[in-house]
Parts: sequence; structure tokens; C-alpha cells
Amino acid sequence: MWNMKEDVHQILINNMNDYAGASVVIAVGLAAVLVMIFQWYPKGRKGSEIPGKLGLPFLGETFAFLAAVNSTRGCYDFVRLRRLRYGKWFKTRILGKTHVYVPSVEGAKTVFANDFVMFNKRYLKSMGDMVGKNSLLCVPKEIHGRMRHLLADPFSMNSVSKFVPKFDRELSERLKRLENSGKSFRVLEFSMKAAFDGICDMLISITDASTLDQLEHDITCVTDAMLSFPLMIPGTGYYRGMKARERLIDTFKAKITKRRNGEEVSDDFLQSMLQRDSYPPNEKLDDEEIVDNLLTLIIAGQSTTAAAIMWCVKFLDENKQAQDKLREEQLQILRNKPAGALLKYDDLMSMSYGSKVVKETLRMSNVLLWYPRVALDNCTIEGKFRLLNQPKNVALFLLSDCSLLWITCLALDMFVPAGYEIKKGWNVNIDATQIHYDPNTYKDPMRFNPSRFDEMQKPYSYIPFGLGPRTCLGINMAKATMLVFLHRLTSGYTWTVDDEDLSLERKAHIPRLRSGCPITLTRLDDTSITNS
Ligand code: HEM
Repeated sequence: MWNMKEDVHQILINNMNDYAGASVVIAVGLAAVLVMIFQWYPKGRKGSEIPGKLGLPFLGETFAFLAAVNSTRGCYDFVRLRRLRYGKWFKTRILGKTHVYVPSVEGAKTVFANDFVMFNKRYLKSMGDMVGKNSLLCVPKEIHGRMRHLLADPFSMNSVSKFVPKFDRELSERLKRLENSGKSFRVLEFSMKAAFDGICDMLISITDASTLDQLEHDITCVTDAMLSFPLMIPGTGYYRGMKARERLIDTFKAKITKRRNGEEVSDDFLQSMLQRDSYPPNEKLDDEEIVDNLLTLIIAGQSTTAAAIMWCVKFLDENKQAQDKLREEQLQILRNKPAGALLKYDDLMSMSYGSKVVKETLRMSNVLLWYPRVALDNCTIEGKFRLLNQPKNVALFLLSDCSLLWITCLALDMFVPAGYEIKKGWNVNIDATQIHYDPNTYKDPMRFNPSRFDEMQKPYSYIPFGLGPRTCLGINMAKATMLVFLHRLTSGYTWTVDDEDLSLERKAHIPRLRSGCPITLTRLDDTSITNS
């Protein structure tokens, strides 16, 4: 008997088999097409090649770079000239290493956000030898996190608030002595000494003048040796630097012993480290770590802060309107305090225009011109994320059953710019200077205009202290030092710059005026101070 139900069932089964067969054929076909595209695609459409001249093997453009370093236009001139020739992105070769200067907010974001993962710091041997293998600057990621956490506490707002009145007292006395002498003095020298003494006081409570002089002399030998050839032979800069480092480490260790013996107690950074003596090893720094980082902090903090102060004075001198506005704010703060009272951290909080002056100074001066990293793998920067550049992603797409998704992703991947190609081992320098001078972010970028900071900045477009896991540890201290200086200078004095020469110091990695910005102070008359 004809069984209609069974026949229909049989027909359905046959058709389903046909459909399944057809689906498999389509899927395999699509997979084959995709694999073929994938085979062709990464070779044909890698990231764009970065223009630039690599020159001779090893030497590359080393001589041109050294010429810029030795010139009074400063080492950034090397970068500036290549940008004019090749455009924003360029590559070069210096001492055997390929360098790329990352000029954009998007590029900076990629590098900062992948610090320690895709990029890392790499120091010259002499630089690493001078600061020591336990320095925060040199340790690997696993140690860096723990160390940074332990070092950060003494730089908190709370700690900086103890530093403010101490530094204010010292600074006021120094300025008074210069006022009384009536002589011209170099702001750079002045701020180097003031910053050095301030940092040493905060870290290890050394205030004795002759010890400070000896320490500063040794720190200068160490910093000078950072770019020297690592040759441990008497007479070389490297040798002098290493010997100076030994003396500094001995001084720090002697301090540690005194503190442990109870011969000396102080409320400072070192004491806060030693208070952890009884803690488990992962919750404290050992002595070698403490001494290397004391040295690191002094080196990282002194010349950066001093240069920033010098540029502040120079920019304010060239922009009288900004100077007057700042003076008015600072006089108001002075009038609201009892005569002769020292500044407190809270006073800094009410320096709204002063903070903008500090920000604008750091934007324009670019104390650290670029932030060097090394690419740990081949990658692209500034391009959009590419989905199909990894075999595992392709496999996922094949397994997924949504052809529309495949096609969309493939199209996106093909037509969205793939970015600039970086090879493993290349030096990738985040060019803070170019980012801070970008007219698309900062209107009229060469004009000193603190009020531009009335508005919020785009993320990653303002980076004078870096960003990410390696952000400057001394931000609070640096800003506080600058604000205290600005307060005492503008609320107590007017000044004239005695040498207008704009040329820069030779062989300096931090841009500083060759003249050191000499100024002469004139005391503000009492009526300006008391007028409200
Ligand atoms: C105006 C003054 C300063 C400027 C412009 C400045 C700028 C910077 C920048 C840009 C970085 C990050 C560099 C990079 O990512 O490669 C940095 C790191 C650092 N800064 Fe500062 N700095 C200043 C003052 C200070 C002070 C006063 C101290 C401490 C006393 C300090 C301690 C450090 C340390 C320890 C690091 C390394 C952080 C790490 O690798 O985790 N800096 N600084």
C-alpha cells in the first residue's frame, strides 16, 4: 500500500542530504577562497612602509645626528629637518639601530597602551650602568610594578605637602640673598641647585652645604657619563661616572646604617623605605634597590625640573600679559596669608592660572623631547585594528556560520588603512614635541598661551610626563616645585633678562638655553603687594 507519509519522509531526507551536501560544498569553497585571499592579502597589504634614509650599514645618519646634538639648535633639529624632507613619519638609522619618530596622538596611544607588552625601554649600556640594575628605569615588568608601587607612596600628595613649606623657606632665602647682592644670576644654575637641594632634603634629609656640593658634583659626573662609551679606563668619562656612582652609593649606604643604628631619624623618603624592614620581601625594597633608586630619583628629578623653571622665566618674560595675570593671582594669595607665612600645599590648589602657566611651559619647552621604546615584535602603528592578520582569527571566521560577518570584516580589513609598519627591534620614539606643536590640537602652537588650558585636552595629546605604566613618578613634586618658584618670583619681584640669546646648550639631551637665562631681580614695591 502506498504510504504517503513514508514517501514524503523519504523525499525530505533525500533533499536534506542534498542541502547538507550543498552547504558543505559552499562552505569549503568559501573557505578555499578565504584562504587564498589570506595567502595573498598580508603580502600585498601590510602596513605602509615608513619613508626615510637608513644610509650606510651601522653608521646610517649617525654623523648628522651627532652634528645636531653638538649644535646650538639642539638635537631636535635632526628630527625637524627630516620631517621637512619626508613628512610626519620617517625612519633613520643611528649607531646601527633603526629609529622611528611617532608623531601622532594615535601613535602615542598605541605605544603607551602597549608598554611592556609590545614595546619596552632599552637603555644604552652606560646609562644602565650609571643608574644601576635595580633602578626603576631598568628593571623588567614583573619587578617594575612592585617597585613602582613601593616608590610611589613617598611621592603622594601627602608627602609632597610636607615638602612645600620646606622648599618655600629655602627658596625665599635664596632669592633674598640674590636680591641683596643686586647681581645678575643664571636662572638655570639657580634652579639646578634649588631643585637638587630640595630633592635631597625630601629623599634623605641631607642639608649640610659641603655634603650637598660633593653629592651634586658626583651626580653631574654620573649624568655626564650616561652617554659615554663604556670603557672602564682611568681618564674616560665612563670611569669618572662609575667612580662617582660608587661614592654616591657609599654615602647612601652610610645613611641607611645610621638610620638602622638609631643614630639618625628623619621624616623622609628613606625613612619610609626603612620602616618596611620587617615586611616580607615582596612588600619592601632591599638595600641595593633603595640605593639605586635614590640615585635614579635625583637624576630624573633635578635637571628636568630645573630646565622647566628656566623656560618658565623665559616664556613669562616674553609674554608680559601672562606675567601680569600670574602676578595678580599670586599677590592675591600672598595678601590672604599672614605676613611672612610659608606656602602650604592647599595654597597651590588655588593657583589656577599658575597651574596653566606650568602646563603651557611644559607643553612648549618639551623638557624630554621624545620617549624611547623598542618594538618587541613586528607590528603596525596608527592603523586600525586588523582582524584577518592572524591565522587564528581566520579559523574563527571559517568556523562561524555567518557569511555576512565574514564579508563585512574582510571588507573592513581591506579598506581601512593598515598603519605604519614597525619591525621587531626598531626603536620607536614617541615624539612629544611634535604632538605638543600640532596645530590641529593646539591652535597657534608656538604662542605661549596658558589660557588654552581652560579647555580639556584630547586624551594622549598632552604628555609632558609620559603616560601609562611608566608615567613620571615625580609629577606632584615637579609641579609643586614649579608653583612655589613662580609664587615667590612673581609675588616678590620683577626681573629683566640680561642675555636674549636663544641658542641652546650643545651636547644636551634636555633643551636648555646656552646663556642659562641670566636675570636681575627688582623687588616689587610694597604698594603693589598690599593693594587689593
Ligand atoms: C618638570 C619636571 C619633570 C618632567 C617634565 C618629567 C618627565 C618625565 C617623563 C616624560 C617620564 C616618562 C618617560 C618615558 O615614558 O619614557 C618620566 C619618568 C620618570 N620620572 Fe619624571 N619628570 C619630571 C620630574 C621628575 C621628578 C621631580 C622626579 C622625582 C624626584 C621624577 C622621577 C621620574 C621617574 C622615577 C620616572 C620613571 C618612571 C618609570 O619608569 O616607571 N621626575 N618623567
